Amino acid sequence: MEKVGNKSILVICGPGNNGGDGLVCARHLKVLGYKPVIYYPVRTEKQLYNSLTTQCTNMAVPFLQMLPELSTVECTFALIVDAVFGFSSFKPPVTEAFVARIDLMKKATVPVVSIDLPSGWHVDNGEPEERSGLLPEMLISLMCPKRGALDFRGIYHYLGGRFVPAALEEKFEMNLPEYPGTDCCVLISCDCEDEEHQKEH
Ligand SMILES: NC(=O)C1=CN([C@@H]2O[C@H](COP(=O)(O)OP(=O)(O)OC[C@H]3O[C@@H](n4cnc5c(N)ncnc54)[C@H](O)[C@@H]3O)[C@@H](O)[C@H]2O)[C@@H](O)CC1
Repeated sequence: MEKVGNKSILVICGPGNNGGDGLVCARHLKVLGYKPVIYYPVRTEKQLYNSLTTQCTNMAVPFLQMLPELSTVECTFALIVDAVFGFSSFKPPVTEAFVARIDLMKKATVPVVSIDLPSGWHVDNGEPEERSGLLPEMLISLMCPKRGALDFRGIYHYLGGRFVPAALEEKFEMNLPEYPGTDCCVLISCDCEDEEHQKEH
């Protein structure tokens, strides 16, 4: 995150719960002193999402009306948060209306952080068969890594969600890693030569 500097962070939100995670992520980024900017064109009328949107608006997090051009993304943003689709209600392939968002993230040289699963991937089968899927630099799995995340070829894979009851973990043989200290996330793989970063986690 130290590489973000003074640049903004583009948070691209989808229509379901993964998009809701994106709104929460934007709010936290703002609280932590970063400059998130949200693109959230397809909204639901559910109260939860209205509230999350209101919280971001009240915290002066800007909402974009249009998906920015690739050239704008390259010069304005230091990071893209992919909160378009996760798993569960999402069933690949991505429909036409969402292709531009996924393509933008695929083409951008700006690093992408995907929430729970890279958008467009299948929860069990992972990256689309033709291996033309989104390849984020970082993946933050929630609760437990999904089987499809085995296809992840980025650098950092974190697990977030120190909330799984022990009985549930045992019942489903999740074998979750230990969370260090009081941290709510844990680095579960790091394909990097940054020894300091690895030692820290
Ligand atoms: N299920 C849970 O217990 C939790 C889920 N969470 C988040 O919720 C995500 C799952 O949320 P959802 O089940 O709402 O699923 P998603 O948010 O992945 O997607 C659902 C939306 O995508 C649309 N959709 C489905 N298939 C599509 C396609 N092929 N092309 C275009 N649109 C399509 C659906 O109509 C729906 O609007 C997780 O990945 C995670 O990020 C977390 O907030 C933690 C708890």
